[in-house]
Amino acid sequence: MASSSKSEGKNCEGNLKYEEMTPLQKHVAFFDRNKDGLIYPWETFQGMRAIGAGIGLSTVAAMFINGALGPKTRPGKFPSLLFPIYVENISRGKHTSDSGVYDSEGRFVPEKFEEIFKKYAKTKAVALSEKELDDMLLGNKEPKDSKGHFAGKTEWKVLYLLAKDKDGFLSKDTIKGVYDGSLFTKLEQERSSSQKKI
Ligand code: HEM
Ligand SMILES: [Ca+2]
Repeated sequence: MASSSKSEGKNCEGNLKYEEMTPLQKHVAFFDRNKDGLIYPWETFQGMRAIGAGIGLSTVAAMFINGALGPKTRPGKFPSLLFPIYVENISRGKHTSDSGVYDSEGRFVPEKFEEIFKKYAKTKAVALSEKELDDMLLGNKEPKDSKGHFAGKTEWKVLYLLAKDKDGFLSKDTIKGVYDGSLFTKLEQERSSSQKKI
């Protein structure tokens, strides 16, 4: 049935309902600390701190992520000096040389997710070593695309830093949690019980 109103799927404040978000919207919703549909740089910072990143990394991440994705996701013609990221439009923030696990609308593509492990998980079937991660990043690199490659590399390297296991592997479950958005909440809960910061 066709959607009857523009506000359908949104809560009373005009934001998306969590259950109706795409997986990519869920990936970023964690950083929308006050759940108003916008991620301001200080929320990116707070979200990064909450999952164990230090002050330096969290500051740089907030500057780069909001600097890049704020303007791309903002509706209308006028820029905002506060660089909010619009959760609703986050699929506009997709870059090149990615894994393709999120499609152009931010939906999860299971075949692409499985392909990562079929192609690159050589030591263990359900996890990636740092070397295997590097092989994947090179494999995803499109010709003459250092910008997209850099963006992808940063995402995966930060993920590795924050979420590798004690043997230096990124498990399939951890990576699944990146795509469905559950990993960040899990890391926050683990951190709040141990209070360890990198
Ligand atoms: C520690 C925090 C974060 C980590 C470790 C992380 C990691 C990742 C990873 C591994 C991917 C998958 C890339 C691929 O499929 O090749 C991804 C995708 C993405 N992330 Fe994050 N992310 C983080 C925070 C954020 C934040 C704060 C935003 C924006 C508010 C964001 C926006 C995106 C977008 C737009 C994509 C899709 C990229 C694409 O498929 O082209 N991420 N992220
Ligand atoms: Ca917010």
